[in-house]
Amino acid sequence: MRAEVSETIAGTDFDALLARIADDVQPLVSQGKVASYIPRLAQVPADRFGMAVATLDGRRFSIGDAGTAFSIQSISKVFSLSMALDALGGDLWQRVGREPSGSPYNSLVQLEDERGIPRNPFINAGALVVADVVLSKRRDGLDALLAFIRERAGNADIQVDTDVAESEALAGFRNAALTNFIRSFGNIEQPVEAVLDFYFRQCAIAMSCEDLALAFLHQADGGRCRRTGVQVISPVRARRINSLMLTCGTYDAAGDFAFHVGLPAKSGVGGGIAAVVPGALALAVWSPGLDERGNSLAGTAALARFTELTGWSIF
Ligand SMILES: NC(=O)CC[C@H](N)C(=O)O
Repeated sequence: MRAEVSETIAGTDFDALLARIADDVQPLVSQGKVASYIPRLAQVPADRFGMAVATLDGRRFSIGDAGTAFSIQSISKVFSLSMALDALGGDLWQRVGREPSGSPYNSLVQLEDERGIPRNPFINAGALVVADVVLSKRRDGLDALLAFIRERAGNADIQVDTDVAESEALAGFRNAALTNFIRSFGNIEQPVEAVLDFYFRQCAIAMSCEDLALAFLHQADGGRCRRTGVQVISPVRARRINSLMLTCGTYDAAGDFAFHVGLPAKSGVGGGIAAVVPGALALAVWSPGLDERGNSLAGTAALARFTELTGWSIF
């Protein structure tokens, strides 16, 4: 981060900034569509909005429903990717690509031509391969993932919402199809049921914006967690994960998101988005109403407003 930006961050009135953003996007809250293909998610009230910021110099700010836990869904794919890279290192890239797909997150079409190698780790197909890698390395994969997340967020109470996991399992025909299809190419090693169970549970982890901002803070600081003093992942790996978030983190809207927001970010169909201003801070926003590509409508607008008002996009 450039020196003048660090100075501006030190002098920013974040409470006023968040209040202004919340005010500006209020007309959009409730306008999106809450995800209903996972029936349990459809019960979440559409009128929620929360946003939280955690700065590298140890300050925290939040507004609205920032303390309410919600289903992180695809945001979990960043955490599982960190674990899979730990397990396999660069060999992971033999099994999953690094290109944006330009297709919806749950699409099957590219997999046939591309011989079961998903385009990137953040579409469902890629996250299912990542889940397989984690499970191949450790039987207690889900406990290890939860421990990783709890440690990063400094919150031992973070749990899987089992109602959401079961609801997705009952309706998870597409993910089951994806896993079977990839397995037919030999790119899934574990039993399909075990991979799906891991994947549905990781997506059903419940966290608040405040938890997520803290859990992403090492991504803003070259892989180092200032709160605990731990080097969570190497600086190179943190940079590469940020690059994947930028190019693939918001599904087939990643180009548009880079255009309007300009930050590495990962969204989920629970309506959350976690984002990183490298060298400065991490932030998270939640509003359950989604746009047609599955990103939070008010959440995306809030992040766009954030970079517009502060100038802290990476571009
Ligand atoms: N984009 C998402 O957040 C999708 C995650 C969801 N669990 C699914 O597999 O469909």
